[in-house]
Formats: sequence, structure tokens, C-alpha cells
Amino acid sequence: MKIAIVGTGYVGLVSGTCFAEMGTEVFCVDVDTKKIENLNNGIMPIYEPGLEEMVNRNKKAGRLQFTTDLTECLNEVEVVFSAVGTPPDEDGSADLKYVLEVARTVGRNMTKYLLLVTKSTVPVGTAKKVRQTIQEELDKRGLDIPFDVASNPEFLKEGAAIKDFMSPDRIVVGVESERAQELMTRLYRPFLLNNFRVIFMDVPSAEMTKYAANAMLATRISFMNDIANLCEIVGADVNMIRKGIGTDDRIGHRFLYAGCGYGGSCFPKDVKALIKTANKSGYPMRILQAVEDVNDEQKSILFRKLEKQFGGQLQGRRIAIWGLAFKPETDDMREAPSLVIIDKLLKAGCDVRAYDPVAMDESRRRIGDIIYYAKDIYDAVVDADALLLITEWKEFRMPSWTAVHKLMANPLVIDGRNIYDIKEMEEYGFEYHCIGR
Ligand SMILES: NC(=O)C1=CN([C@@H]2O[C@H](COP(=O)(O)OP(=O)(O)OC[C@H]3O[C@@H](n4cnc5c(N)ncnc54)[C@H](O)[C@@H]3O)[C@@H](O)[C@H]2O)C=CC1
Ligand SMILES: O=C(O)[C@H]1O[C@H](OP(=O)(O)OP(=O)(O)OC[C@H]2O[C@@H](n3ccc(=O)[nH]c3=O)[C@H](O)[C@@H]2O)[C@H](O)[C@@H](O)[C@@H]1O
Repeated sequence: MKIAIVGTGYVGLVSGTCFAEMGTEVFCVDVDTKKIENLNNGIMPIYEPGLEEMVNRNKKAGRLQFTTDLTECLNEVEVVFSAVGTPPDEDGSADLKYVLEVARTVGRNMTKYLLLVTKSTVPVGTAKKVRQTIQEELDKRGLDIPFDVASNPEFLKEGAAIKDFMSPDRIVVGVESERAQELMTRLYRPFLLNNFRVIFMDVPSAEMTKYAANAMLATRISFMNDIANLCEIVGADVNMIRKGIGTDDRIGHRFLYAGCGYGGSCFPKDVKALIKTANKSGYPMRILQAVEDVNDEQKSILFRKLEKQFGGQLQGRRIAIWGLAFKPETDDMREAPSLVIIDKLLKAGCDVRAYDPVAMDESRRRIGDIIYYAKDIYDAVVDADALLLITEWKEFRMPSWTAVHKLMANPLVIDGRNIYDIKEMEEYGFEYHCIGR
């Protein structure tokens, strides 16, 4: 089977590569010529564990091709996936211009039956707009070519994208015809040979499922952050609460980690978009509004703790930061708590020294050289008045605390991800603060 995936970002590149790994012939398409040129030269646009090797293997086997021209492969493929970006509009709703552009290109150039599947995260009603757009273009050409649209939201996590795509908990597919259902079944069967967990449903429900999933996960995190903040006031330990409630099957133990707020390209954007969709329909999403408010506050919590430690006097302090990416195993800094914290530190007159194992180039691209990029974790803490842990990369878990203590001007550690042991940190002579303990 031959397919095209339009949009070679996190989702498009990972999905395309994984489909190719299962034997499908895949054309990955992007308008970004530099990206495609790099991919053709084996240079990955993103850091994702296992991706480079898998891309190169499938390219070599001739199952994976990269192109800037969708029209070139349109008549060879049976299915076109749209995995282009859906960034927030000025008012927070999802901007569908790229999704509809893909539909337009398909409608203008198709010559035989095609199934256009939207993989991007899009609000309910988008498939209808995609269908209309293709139909309009066909009408302009005076052609009557059959086609289908489908919704197949993606649930992969950055940093574990290959694993999530290759062995998904489930696959959600919204379809309107048997032909589309049969094509999607053929495509996904290899991933779920022993336990076929494709959940077929109507298209609006599939579109909504994606937002509900992200909103639920974001809600759990904001809920735990709220509980953590209360724990600090009343003298309880949020880690104990997490274990205590997570063992209840009905609650489950994942996504209950309190911290310095959720970031990334999706939770913030999707929570906003769902609130917007609801508002447009005249329904206020009160819980989600609170989820967003709590998260916005939480991104400043390390800064507030720091301010408290220095009685509001931060001018001229040297602050070390471990972790810039919005989470470990990625170089993505979209909506990263580090950006909020760095901005506040610089405005308060601090001198910032940061280290991240992979996101420093991305940070340079975003904020330039307004902070010092350290060579390693130890270089970051030289003469620092405080160390802020923002991203829980593995290499931050067991540093030589003796060395860190010697290098710092003031032994203050504020841990935004609760990865250190309170007693041990005190034994090393640190003033240690964390979240909700
Ligand atoms: N990043 C993630 O972990 C996940 C993202 N999603 C959703 O998937 C969608 C894509 O997200 P990402 O992959 O992160 O975006 P991205 O920004 O990494 O990639 C999007 C790509 O689409 C390309 N593009 C835009 N218009 C195009 C066009 N007309 N033709 C060809 N290419 C075009 C861009 O050049 C870019 O390379 C979004 O809706 C997002 O919400 C869903 C699940 C996970
Ligand atoms: O729609 C998407 O794009 C994706 O969004 C998230 O994936 P991702 O943003 O890659 O990363 P997560 O692992 O979910 O982490 C998001 C943020 O929440 C934070 N987080 C996560 C879990 C937790 O317990 N506590 C917590 O603060 C992380 O530090 C990070 O900043 C979802 O987990 C994916 O299922 C979804 O496909």
C-alpha cells in the first residue's frame, strides 16, 4: 500500500517512518524545502530517540521518500494523511489554514479515489470543512471523483514517539464509509496483530476524543499541582498523596506528578482550543478554565520560591538552570516552563546560566544568547546563588552533590520536578525546596 503524509513534523515524520517500518510505502511531504533537503541527506529536524536510525533504514529500503510536492505522488497513493500544524489562532482557537490548504491541494490535483485522513488535532466540524473544500475544488474542475475523509487523531508523546506509535494503547478512527474503514484497518493491522485495538467511531466523536484526552491529562496535572500547593501550606507530602491515590485502579498512577507546570506543543494549545470551541457553542468549560489558570500560575512557582528565599532581592544574583526542554528526551521548548522562568529572572536582573543535554540550540534559536549556555551541569552552577531544576533529564538525577556544593556560591536548590530526596539534600548541606513536600 502507498500513502502520503503531509507535514513532516513530530507527528508526520514519526507516523510516516513507523508506517514504512511496517512495510507501507510512504511519501513524507513538507513545504519546508530545507527540512526535506536535510531529511534526504539523513539530517533529522527533531531530536527523538530511535528516529534517525529508523528513518535511514526505511529510506535505504526504498519505503520512505521525502518530497516537497504532494501533487507528484498524489496519483500513486490510496491514502493521504494530513499532519500539518494547527497552531492557536489569536483568540486561542485552532488555526485550520494549513489543514484546509492540504484539502485544497488534494481537491485540485486528485484524479482517482482518495481517502484524506486528518491526523492533526482539529476541532469538531473540521472533517466537514475538509470535505467541503475538496468538493469545491472538484466542482471547479467539473469532476465527479469519489473520495472519503476520516479523522485519526494521534496520541503519541514526544520523547517516546516511536514507542507510542509502534505499540499504541489504542487507535481512534472516525470514518464515514466502509471503504475508509477497510483502508484504515489494512494500514493499522500490522501494529496490532495480536490485539486489534482500533476504535472506529463517527468523525465528530473522533475529533473530540483527542481534545478530551489531552484535556483530561492536563486536568490531572493541574489538579495535582493544586493539591501540591495545598500540601505545602498544611504540611503534607504530595508524593505520598500521589502514591496513595494512584494505587486506586479507578485513578491510576500515571500523569499525577506535580511540578512547575505542563508545557509542550499540545496541552496548552489544546486546552485553550477546547475552551474556545465550547465558548463558541455557548457552553462555558469551567473546569478547563481553572486547569489553565492553575498551570499559568504554576509556571512561575520556582521564581516565586526563589524570590521568597532572597526576600524579593534578586538583582545581580546568579541563577543556574538545569533543563530547558518542556520535558526530557526532546529538544522541544514550545510553551516550556523554562521560558517563563528565564523571562522573569532576566527581568528581575539575574544572571542566568543554563544547561540542557539537547535543547540548547533550540533555546539559542528562540531567545538567543541572553543567557549563558553551560558546557555541563557543573559549569552551570559555578558561583550560582541558586540552582533551579526545571526538566527531569536522567543525567540530572545523580550529580555529584559534593562537587555542586563546592562550585555554588550559595547552596540553594529548588527542584521543580521533585526528583531529589529531601533528607539526602539536607545531609549534603543544601537548602532544598521542591513542589508540594
Ligand atoms: N507534537 C506532538 O507530540 C503531537 C502533535 N499532535 C498534533 O499534530 C499536528 C502536527 O503537530 P507537530 O507534528 O508537532 O507539528 P510541527 O510543527 O512539528 O510540524 C508541522 C509540519 O507541517 C508542515 N506544513 C505546514 N503546512 C503544510 C502544507 N500545506 N503542506 C505540507 N507541509 C506543511 C510544516 O512545515 C511543518 O514541518 C498538530 O495538530 C498537533 O496538535 C498530535 C499528537 C502529538
Ligand atoms: O497531543 C499531543 O501532542 C500529545 O500531548 C501530550 O504529549 P507531550 O506534550 O509530548 O508530553 P507529555 O509527556 O504529555 O507532557 C506534557 C507536559 O506535562 C508535564 N507533566 C506530565 C505528566 C505529569 O504527571 N506531570 C507533568 O507536569 C510534562 O512535564 C510536560 O511539560 C500527550 O501525553 C500525548 O498523548 C499527546 O499525543
